[in-house]
Amino acid sequence: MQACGSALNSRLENYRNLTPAERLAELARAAGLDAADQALLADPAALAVDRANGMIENVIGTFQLPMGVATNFRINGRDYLIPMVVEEPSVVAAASYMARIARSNDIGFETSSTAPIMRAQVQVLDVTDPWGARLRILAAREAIIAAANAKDAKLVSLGGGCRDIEVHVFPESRVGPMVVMHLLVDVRDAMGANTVNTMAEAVAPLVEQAAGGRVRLRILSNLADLRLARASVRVSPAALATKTVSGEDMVTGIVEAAEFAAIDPYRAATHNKGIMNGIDPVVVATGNDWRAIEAGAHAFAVKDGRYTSLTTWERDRDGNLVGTLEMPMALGLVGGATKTHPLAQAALRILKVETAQELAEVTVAVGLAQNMAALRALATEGIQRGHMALHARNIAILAGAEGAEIEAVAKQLAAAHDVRVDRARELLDALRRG
Ligand SMILES: CC(C)(COP(=O)([O-])OP(=O)([O-])OC[C@H]1O[C@@H](n2cnc3c(N)ncnc32)[C@H](O)[C@@H]1OP(=O)([O-])[O-])[C@@H](O)C(=O)NCCC(=O)NCCSC(=O)C[C@@](C)(O)CC(=O)[O-]
Ligand SMILES: NC(=O)C1=CN([C@@H]2O[C@H](COP(=O)(O)OP(=O)(O)OC[C@H]3O[C@@H](n4cnc5c(N)ncnc54)[C@H](OP(=O)(O)O)[C@@H]3O)[C@@H](O)[C@H]2O)C=CC1
Repeated sequence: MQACGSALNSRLENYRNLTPAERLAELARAAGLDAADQALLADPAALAVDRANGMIENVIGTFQLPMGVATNFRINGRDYLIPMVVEEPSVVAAASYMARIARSNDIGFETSSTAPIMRAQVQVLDVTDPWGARLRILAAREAIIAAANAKDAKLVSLGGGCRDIEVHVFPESRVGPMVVMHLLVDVRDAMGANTVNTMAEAVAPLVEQAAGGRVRLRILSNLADLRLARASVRVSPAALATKTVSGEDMVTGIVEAAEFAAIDPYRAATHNKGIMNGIDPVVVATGNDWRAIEAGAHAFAVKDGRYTSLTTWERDRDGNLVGTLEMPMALGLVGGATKTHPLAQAALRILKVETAQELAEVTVAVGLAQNMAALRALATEGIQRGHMALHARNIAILAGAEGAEIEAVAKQLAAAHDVRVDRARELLDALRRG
């Protein structure tokens, strides 16, 4: 991804202390949003029931989630403001904090990606000579590619389309030998599921004929291992130091914490959940399919048959902390709900990404930032101080606090490191008694 000389400055100081309306005005100023977008983002019924009724089945209404903006992000030298839709406290704060640290190296996060190649699978059964079938399917490669591309002239005109095929052989299974043909399709700016499913269904008769078998399934694979996005970050110990922990100790702590996830699947699951804390909110905000992203991420996290960490954290020769994340990222700018949900469109206007690949790269950078935040906290003071201080507002709401009471009760809960509903009730009673 090329850095471009955008004037946007994502370092919005004091942003957290504003009201939601003030934050929206500041966002609009920083991102150059027009009045219509501001009105849309402020509208509690931005997704009208009529529109929702066209999106899924048996609609009875809409369900809202908080939308926040992560500040401070600099990726490949360009600033981004990141819309995040998530129910969990401390996620947006943590991403913003690590982005603040990462930008200290001027370039921020560095990203790259492969072409947006999706796989679709065609399952062939009743094949007596699976290895022979493989070669017969490969011999029909050109005809299969042409038949796939005939299904999406628009995609081909945009520079995408079916590029190649692969044939995987399973000589034994409980239903006999199985041959699976993969279509490898460049889906450009689409997530691509519908696109490649249409192609897979169209080429099935050709595959059946070539293989001399019977086709059963024709569906994409969510293990999008040819559609990878990558992010890395390099930060100095000085940028990581706090009042109580030296930068060197912080680097050691993060590297040791990461190694735990690299070798132990029980830890890797939680570690990767922390990465998805950053990724899913961007996927949801842009109207993309978060189940597809989750499925791809966790399948890709299995290496040599063992579930492991998606990130690496190391110390370079100069003592800097170096983090990397590489994972499938099948995101679209067209298709699915990205075009039908008005807030997904507004989110894309905030992000100012021009291609699905750019969106994928930004999203993995947020995942890497989120993982860094969790490891930084876990390796030092523990997760509870920062997380529970922000969760305290939820607890105050559960205890019945309203309006300004929420912040007042939450502050007292966090200051006492005692974030419980019964304590919140006591504090609320005391507050109301004056
Ligand atoms: C929560 C913090 C950031 C506090 O950290 P802190 O040291 O109290 O923060 P601070 O007050 O010094 O502020 C530093 C920066 O953080 C941001 N920030 C700070 N507070 C806010 C706020 N209220 N609203 C918005 N932004 C906030 C903000 O960018 C601010 O800089 P500024 O821009 O203001 O100059 C830190 O403790 C942290 O990063 N903790 C990790 C939190 C986390 O990972 N949460 C995810 C949920 S836990 C989980 O589900 C995953 C896990 C942990 O299990 C994964 C795993 O095990 O690997
Ligand atoms: N396992 C899974 O993950 C599955 C997911 N899904 C769902 O599929 C949806 C995503 O499918 P997707 O194929 O992206 O959606 P769409 O079919 O809605 O959009 C893709 C189509 O958009 C058109 N298009 C216009 N501009 C572009 C461009 N710049 N780049 C690429 N295509 C362009 C193309 O052709 P044209 O204009 O000719 O249509 C293309 O075929 C999501 O809702 C997902 O939830 C569905 C099944 C399974």
